[in-house]
Amino acid sequence: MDLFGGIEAGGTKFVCVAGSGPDDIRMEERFPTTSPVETIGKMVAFFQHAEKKLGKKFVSFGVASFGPVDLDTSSPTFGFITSTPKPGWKNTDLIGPLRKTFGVPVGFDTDVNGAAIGEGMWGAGKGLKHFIYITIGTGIGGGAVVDGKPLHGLIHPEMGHMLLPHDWDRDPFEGHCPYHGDCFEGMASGPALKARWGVSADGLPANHSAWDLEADYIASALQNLIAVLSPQRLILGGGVMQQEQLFPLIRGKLLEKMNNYFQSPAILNRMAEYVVPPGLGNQAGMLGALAMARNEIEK
Ligand SMILES: Nc1ncnc2c1ncn2[C@@H]1O[C@H](COP(=O)(O)OP(=O)(O)OP(=O)(O)O)[C@@H](O)[C@H]1O
Ligand SMILES: [Zn+2]
Repeated sequence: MDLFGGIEAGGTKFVCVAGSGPDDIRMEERFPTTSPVETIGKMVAFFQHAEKKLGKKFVSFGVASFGPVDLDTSSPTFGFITSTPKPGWKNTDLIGPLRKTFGVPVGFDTDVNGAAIGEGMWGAGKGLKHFIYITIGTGIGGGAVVDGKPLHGLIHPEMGHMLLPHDWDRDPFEGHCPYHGDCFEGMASGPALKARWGVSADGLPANHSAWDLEADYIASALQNLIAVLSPQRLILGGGVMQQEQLFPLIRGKLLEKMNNYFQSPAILNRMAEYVVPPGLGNQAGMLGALAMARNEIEK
């Protein structure tokens, strides 16, 4: 089997993996995201070491990155992280060093599009042409696969920044997004939960009223996504979604909000298969990068 390289480039950590799929991970390394020079240096060094150790050349790479990123293949800054507030990372070329060192194709996309591509190849999106992957963690992001391809649009979707109804009587929290206050991410990300309740999201008990409110915001966001993109499935991952009690709460609220408007058996009769956790669990990100690498040579 050919050797592929995948990079899940996160704002907190980078995960580098060499292999060809979920059943063939030959080497893996993770390190914290520090300065671009140090972090990209470690990434390149890992893959050089992997080629020596495995005695094989990489045929392609896939980079699934935190953003905002430039996905326009005709742009001189394709493959760059662009306007991030993360210190030192503005206008950073992530794919140039891999191209120069290894001389093979390098696929590039957002972290969430990457995870969606991986879920489509091996996980909960397998066999579907239209689906959405959403991560609810430190931030909230979503990747949409439409007609079998990740949706890019003008820049790329930023589903975490959609605006949702805010019942101020029930929830006086003003929101945590520095740009919009009470957008989806501002209300429902891990840091938003911590700011609202004064307790880290992973420390909130399963029966806390926080989760009912959380499910309400997520269900509103999902109804919006269904109304706009008509996905065949919604896959919800990320740290906050480790709270498994959220799934039935979200499904119930979503049905209530939709009020029988969207007439499909997939929604009306099979909700448990419509809103689901990732099939690849917490490996969706790194396997997604590997799936992107495979797509590069299968194009
Ligand atoms: N079991 C849990 N229950 C609830 N919240 C959790 C749980 N585990 C992690 N979190 C919350 O999820 C957030 C971290 O998200 P995640 O684990 O997806 O990492 P991340 O990669 O930093 O996030 P992002 O996907 O935004 O880059 C933190 O705010 C944390 O409090
Ligand atoms: Zn926002």
